[in-house]
This record gives sequence, structure tokens and C-alpha cells, in this order.
Amino acid sequence: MSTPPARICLIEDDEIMGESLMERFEMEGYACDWFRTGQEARLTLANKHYQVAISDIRLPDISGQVLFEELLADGMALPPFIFITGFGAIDDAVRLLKLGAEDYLTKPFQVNTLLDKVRNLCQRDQTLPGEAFVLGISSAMREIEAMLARVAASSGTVLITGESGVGKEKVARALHDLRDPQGKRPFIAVNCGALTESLLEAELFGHEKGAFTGANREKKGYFEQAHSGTLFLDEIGDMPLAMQVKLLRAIQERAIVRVGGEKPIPVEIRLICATHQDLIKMVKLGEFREDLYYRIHVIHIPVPPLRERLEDILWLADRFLDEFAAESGVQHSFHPAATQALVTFSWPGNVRELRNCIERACILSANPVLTTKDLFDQTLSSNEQEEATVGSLTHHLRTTERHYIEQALTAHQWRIKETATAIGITRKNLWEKMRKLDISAPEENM
Ligand SMILES: Nc1ncnc2c1ncn2[C@@H]1O[C@H](COP(=O)(O)OP(=O)(O)OP(=O)(O)O)[C@@H](O)[C@H]1O
Repeated sequence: MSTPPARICLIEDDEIMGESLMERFEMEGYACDWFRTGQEARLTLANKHYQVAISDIRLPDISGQVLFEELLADGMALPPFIFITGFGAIDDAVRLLKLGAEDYLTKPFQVNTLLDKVRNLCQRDQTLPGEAFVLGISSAMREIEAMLARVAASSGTVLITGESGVGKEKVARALHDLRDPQGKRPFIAVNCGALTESLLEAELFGHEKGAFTGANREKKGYFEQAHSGTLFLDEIGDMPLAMQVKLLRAIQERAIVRVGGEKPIPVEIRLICATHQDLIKMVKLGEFREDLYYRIHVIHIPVPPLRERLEDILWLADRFLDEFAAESGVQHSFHPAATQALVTFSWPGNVRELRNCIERACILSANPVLTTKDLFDQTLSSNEQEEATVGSLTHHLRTTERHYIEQALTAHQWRIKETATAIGITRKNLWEKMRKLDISAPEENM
């Protein structure tokens, strides 16, 4: 798998400066997202992984310092920040370094100096352990990756659960690849729900010549084809009860008997099962064998739905853009409003739906910058729904800002001047925000 380019978040309102930096970064092989306002950058930083962020200190809507403080207060994992300060604003820069910024440059500066710093930070990020990000950047998917690394050495049966389209097969494939990085062993995927009972047995275990009408020659089943590698049984909950007994026997005995045959054939496989169904409930209803459930449940990996791991959305979306660019030769990108819409949509069909949505937009859009309409015109039935998703984002930001300001005020005993200084805004600005966000001091502080 080729390594994706290091990603830079550039926050700069000056058109000439922004454009020339962006061009230079792209020439040097980086992927760069350029934001003109702090608010736009904030939304994306919350949901996308960058190796470096570069921000001007003076932005039209918010100071770079306030933006940085707000991001820190949101408690998210931030990339290293390099600030660009005006001449003589050393005090600002020192304050930012104390807050945790990585570095600063004073205007005018040599672009090569900035590039050196960026290069060093990107190298540092790549050397971090466990940062290969095969499945996603959310903590949930990173935990799954860490778990796969632990499980890879064993041969225990793995059960992967999760809603349809969350990437269960992708997880199974990642586990297989960990065990077989050279790609020399087979990975056989079977959808148990797609085959009838009689077909399933012959497909899984194979058949001897003459076993049934039409069996003109002997045939190896999926178990034998997967020998020395991985057999992935998707939709295991759809497997008929009679087949479940046969599967259990094959797992216990590490051998199969072909349809029409008698001789057990030993098979050495890693078995991975997956389902979107609630197997425990099925066991209680007598629809799934309890003994098989315990046999395949040795290692359980639940994959959360996409709406519960928002950080993965834009990371995946960018991967899909790169994937389709490699096919079509046209590199699309997202308009900032489209980026917001991607994050706020609930994705009931999970990663599959996200991928389809981006693929469709890449094929149909005449413009390389994809808009919300390009992505969602067919998914959302009306403008009202679109407004509703954006509305919920506004609500989220308002709630976050309110919470942050209330916390800062409480920490400073509701003293306006101190709080305003601490969060890097003027007293007037703080009063305005309090009025806008409907924040008032508790009675004991009045
Ligand atoms: N981490 C990921 N990175 C890239 N693509 C992904 C990832 N996860 C899922 N996908 C893509 O999303 C689609 C659905 O993934 P997958 O088939 O693995 O889901 P699933 O949970 O097994 O679905 P189902 O329950 O329907 O079998 C596929 O096109 C897959 O390539």
C-alpha cells in the first residue's frame, strides 16, 4: 500500500501568501488544505488528521491564539502548530509557545525555513509507533488496529460485529495482511447469506466427482482453498442451523469432509466470522447454535458505526478522493461547506455509503471542487434536511463555545477582566459572547 502524502493545514487569510504557500507545499509533495478563517479550520481540525498546522496569528474572525486555545480546550489531539506572526509581535509568539505551540516564524520569512520545520515535524509524526492508520484515525479504530497486532500471532477464531458497511471485511483483511505482509497466503471471503443451504455446503467443503447431479469433477471448497491463509465467513448469522453443526465440526476437528466424500481432509486456516446481527439474541431465540457462538467468539472485535467515530469521516473521504483520482486522473477536493456536511451527516450506510457518495460526486461533478450539492443532492430528499444537518453543527459549536467560556469564567471566579485575558479576548468581546450565548453569572458571583 503506498503511503499517503503528509497533510498540512494552512490557516491564512492573505490570498497571495496562502496561494503561494499552498503551491509550494504541493510542489514539495505535501497535501495541503487551506483555510481563510479560524472557524473553517476549527471545524476541519476537529475531524481530520494533519501532520502540521500553520496559522497566521491575525485572522479575520478570530486570533490565531484564541483559535489555538479553543482547540486545546476542546481536548482534541492537535497536530504541531507553527504560527506566523507579524514583525514585533514576539510577546504573542512567546505566549503561544507557552501554551504548547511548536514554533513560530516572524514575517517576512524564508519559505525554505518554513519547509525545513515542516519536514522535521512530518518525519517526527511518521516515526510515532502505531501510526500506520490502515483503518482510521479515531481512537476506536486505532484500538482495533492495536488489537489486531496482538491477535495476529495467534490462530484463534475472530468474530467481527458491526452495522452493515462499517468495514468488517476491511478489518478482516487488515488482520490477514498483518499475518501475511508478502501477500502469499490466500484470503477467501464468503457471504453465507448469499448461498442456499445445499449450495453452501458444497461451496464451503467442496465435493467429490459424482456427488450430485452436475458434479462432473471433484472440486475444492472454500476451506481447502483458504488452506494456510484466512477464511472470512461474512453474515455468519444467516447460516442455516444444519450448516452450523457442520461448521462447528470442521472448526473442532480442523478438517473437512467433501460432499460425497468420506475421508477427512485436514485444513489449517485462520477463521474470521462477521455479522451485523445480534448473535446472543439469536442464540436465545434458538436461531444460532450456542456452542458455535462460543467457538467463534474467542476474540471479539466490535466495529463502531461511522457516526460514532467522526474523526474517520474526512480521513476516509480524502482516501476515497485519492483512490478515484488514481482511476480517473482528476484530483477532486471538497469545498469547506461540503466538508462540514460530510461530518454532520449521520451515514446510516456507514463507510460504504460514504464511499459511494464520493464516487458518485467524482464521476458526475464537472468541477474539481465538490460542493454539498454534488455530494448530497440524491441522498438528502430536501433542502430542509440539508439545513437541519448544518443547523445541528451550529448548535454543536454554540454549545462547545458556551461550555468553554463558562468553564473559563468559573476558573476565574467570574471575574470578567481576568477571564478575558486568560482566553485571549477583550473584555468587550467577552461581554458580547456572554450575551450572545446567554451566559449569566450564578447568583453567588453577582
Ligand atoms: N477503513 C477503511 N478504509 C477504506 N475503505 C473502507 C474502510 N472501511 C470500509 N471501507 C470500504 O467501505 C465499503 C464497505 O466495507 P466492508 O465491506 O468491509 O463493510 P462490512 O461491514 O463488511 O459490510 P457488510 O456488513 O455489508 O458485509 C467497502 O467498499 C470498503 O472498501
